[in-house]
Amino acid sequence: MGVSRRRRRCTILPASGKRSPSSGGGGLRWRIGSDIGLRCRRAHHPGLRRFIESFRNRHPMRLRPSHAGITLRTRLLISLVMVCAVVLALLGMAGLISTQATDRAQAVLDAQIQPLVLLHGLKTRLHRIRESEVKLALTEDFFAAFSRHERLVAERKNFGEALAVLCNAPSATPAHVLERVEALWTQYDEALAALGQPVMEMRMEEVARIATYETANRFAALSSALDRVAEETRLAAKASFEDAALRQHRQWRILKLIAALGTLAFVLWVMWLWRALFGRLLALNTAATEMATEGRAELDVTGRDELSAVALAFNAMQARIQARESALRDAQSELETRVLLRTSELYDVNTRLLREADERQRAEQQLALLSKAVEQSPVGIVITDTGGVVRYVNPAMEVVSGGSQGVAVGRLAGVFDPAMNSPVRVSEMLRRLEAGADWDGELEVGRPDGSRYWAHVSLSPVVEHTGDTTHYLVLSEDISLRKAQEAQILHRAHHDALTDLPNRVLAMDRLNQALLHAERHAGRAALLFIDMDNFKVVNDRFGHEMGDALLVNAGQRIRGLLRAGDTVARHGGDEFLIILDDVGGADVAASVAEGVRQAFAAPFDVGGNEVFVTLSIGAALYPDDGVSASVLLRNADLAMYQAKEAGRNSWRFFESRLHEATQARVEIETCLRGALERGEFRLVYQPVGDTASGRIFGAEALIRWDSPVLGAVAPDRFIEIAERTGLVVPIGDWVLETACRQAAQWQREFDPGFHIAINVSPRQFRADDFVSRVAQVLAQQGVAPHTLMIEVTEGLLLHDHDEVLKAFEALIAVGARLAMDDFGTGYASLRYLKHFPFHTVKIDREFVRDIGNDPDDRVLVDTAIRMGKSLGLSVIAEGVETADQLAILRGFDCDLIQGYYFSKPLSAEGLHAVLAKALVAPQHLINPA
Ligand SMILES: Nc1nc2c(ncn2[C@@H]2O[C@H](COP(=O)(O)OP(=O)(O)OP(=O)(O)O)[C@@H](O)[C@H]2O)c(=O)[nH]1
Repeated sequence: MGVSRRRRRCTILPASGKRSPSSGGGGLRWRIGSDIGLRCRRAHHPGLRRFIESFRNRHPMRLRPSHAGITLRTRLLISLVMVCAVVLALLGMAGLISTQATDRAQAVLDAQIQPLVLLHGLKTRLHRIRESEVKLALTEDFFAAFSRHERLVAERKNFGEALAVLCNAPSATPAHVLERVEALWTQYDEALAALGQPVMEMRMEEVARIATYETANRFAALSSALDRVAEETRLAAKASFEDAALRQHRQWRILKLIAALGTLAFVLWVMWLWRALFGRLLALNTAATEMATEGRAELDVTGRDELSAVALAFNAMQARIQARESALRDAQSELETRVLLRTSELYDVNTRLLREADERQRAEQQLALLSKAVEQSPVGIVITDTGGVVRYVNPAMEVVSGGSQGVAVGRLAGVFDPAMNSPVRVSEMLRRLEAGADWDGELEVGRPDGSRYWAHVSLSPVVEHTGDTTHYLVLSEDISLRKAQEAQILHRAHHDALTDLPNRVLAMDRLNQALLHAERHAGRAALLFIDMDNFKVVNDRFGHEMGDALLVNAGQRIRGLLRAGDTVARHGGDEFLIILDDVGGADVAASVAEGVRQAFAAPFDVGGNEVFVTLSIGAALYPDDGVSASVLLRNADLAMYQAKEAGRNSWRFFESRLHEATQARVEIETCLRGALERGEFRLVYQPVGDTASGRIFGAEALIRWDSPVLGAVAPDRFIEIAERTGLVVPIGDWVLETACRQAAQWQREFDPGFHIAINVSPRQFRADDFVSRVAQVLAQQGVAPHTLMIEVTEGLLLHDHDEVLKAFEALIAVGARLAMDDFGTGYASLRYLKHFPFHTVKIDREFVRDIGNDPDDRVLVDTAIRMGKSLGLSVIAEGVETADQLAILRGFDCDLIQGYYFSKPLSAEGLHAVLAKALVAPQHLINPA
């Protein structure tokens, strides 16, 4: 039911929603279906219906007493008569005003214009009299004079009559003015009358005299008076006319006002007519239309005329219709209520049905989804009966279990098959499931073809609402890959990537197990620490890859020598460990060590090269040499050092008496690591002097180590360790740079030819970038290359002649000089001097020391100096401590000397001071020869 229908059931409301003040005594006017007033929303609504009834009771429809009994026709006639009367009254007033205006104009004409006309006539006559008088005076003929005189008399008479008319006529001219005109005329007329006698007597001279002296003045005065009268009359006429015009204007305004009032009255009448007739007709029409279309309840009834009768008829009709409508509405309302009730019931039923259908559909979808998920699940799913016979198997499970030959409907599931799985486990699983519990675990399950795979299996009983177990659900995930990866990761964590041997971690674990076993059985275990001798040489000569291959081969060779229960591990670098479990005594360990050593007598084939490698082996026994894995390892390591010390290619048992010495070496090695970074090294400079002049030629840079732990450590204690560990390379680099920087300063300040000598170890020399590093430092520090002397020992020259020669030549190309240090201590020194391009040779202090006492040494030094000189080398004698030694060396023509007699090694500041002093006051450290 729409809004419009509801609106149709409207009530009757006051036009403004309340009683109009103007209608207090004249009755009430009602509007029906007003937009402003109260509206009916639901006429069948009981509350609203009650309101309408009470409203009707309070405001009953009634007739307006003001127009009671007067018909519409009568009212029209009365109003028409009234309008006509008003129009006629207006026309009468206009006519009256017009007549008054005409009369006033006539009066003005009479009072003003007529005297002016008369005056004009008088003036004309006066002039004719004067003209006649003058002509008369000029006439000489009697008859003519007589005639003219007669005419003059007649004109005087006419003038007098005209003047009388003027004076008697109503005029605005003041009376005293007219009297004066009459007096002047009388005087002029008397003078003219005096002409009669002389004319009769024809005394024309008299006539001329009178006309000239008596009448002329009187004529002029009269004429002037007439002009004044005319002027005043004209002014008075003008004033009267203006007054009349003003009055007429006022009357016209009044007329216009009356006309406007008349028009207004007409308009009001028309409005009244519109309202009383057409307005009501229209309202009646609108109300009737609303009644027909929108269900308006009643029409507005005003007055008691024909229209009111029509409205009342409509209202009666509407009342009947409304009564019927109301009955219909009640019936409809009841019907609607019943329909609503029924609809609501149907809706509830429908909703329930829909919900059920929805739930069913969702359940079906879920079932389909579940079934699809189970079908497509990467996890193997099997449903068995309680006997373990497969009732459902998903594709993933089929694949994992070995296709149709594996898990198949009707067969016993693999997990429950004691033939494919451990019988103990199968019974344990079944026991748990029967007890209604889940089972979860990792199984290595067999396939029909005999292969096995790892699976993570979850077993759950499928329990009915009755509590009975009907099936078992088996979820099986193939974790073979993960297992394999885990095993791989575990293997990597415990094995050396290169050799695939157990690494240090696993080795320590195995050693601990061996120790435990030995402890439990009161037995012995042995640990062998193996280090390959000079392995670096292999790397340097054949390359790192070949070194790797050799390590792998060496590992395999050692592994091949041992029992399966023994462990061979790579400890790191070129070091291997052998763990011998349950050895009877030291002899077993010794025979294994010897066996391994001998096994390495055979060469290795590395990339087609035959490589011989020897081993240094240290052995430690449990419990004799230590009861913990770490102590055994340390002691086996120390024993290995002993084997190295003993010349390599050998094995040693740990001996506690050797422990301390080795311990000291280990301590030095430990402290040496990082000493450079901690700034524990310094350089001292031992001057080299010119033998002949005693002047400073240069200095040798010597390294000193002040360890905060060990105190001052002599170079011969740590250089060898630094050489072995490779630490000598960065330390030597630091020496090179520091010495060159210092030399550059002294060359700048004191002597451009100042020489600086540094010692280079074989390992340092063999570094690939050594020569380029020397060139770089020289350039960086600004040191003239020929002032740098690089001292090497014979040890460098023992191996790799060609390589060393190449490096020497490269250094010479850079401009550096080369010195052979400790000349005479080796056996092949002389050959080396010939073979390598040295610039200088340094005779070892061992020969110089006894030069004064031992004739052999004297001969040896003399020969060495001669030989050096014959090869074009300069010669430096080291360790010169006495004047005798100096004298002898001078005698041998030795070029340069170095030793305490000349100067002890000095700090940089010390030598700086000496050099500064020598610059200011040249002096020599020793007396020149
Ligand atoms: N190719 C190769 N070389 C390695 C590996 N690990 C360490 N090395 C090298 O093995 C050498 C071990 O040197 P050391 O044992 O200190 O010295 P050495 O040359 O064997 O001399 P000694 O032990 O004193 O006889 C070093 O040069 C390392 O660079 C590796 O995995 N592969």
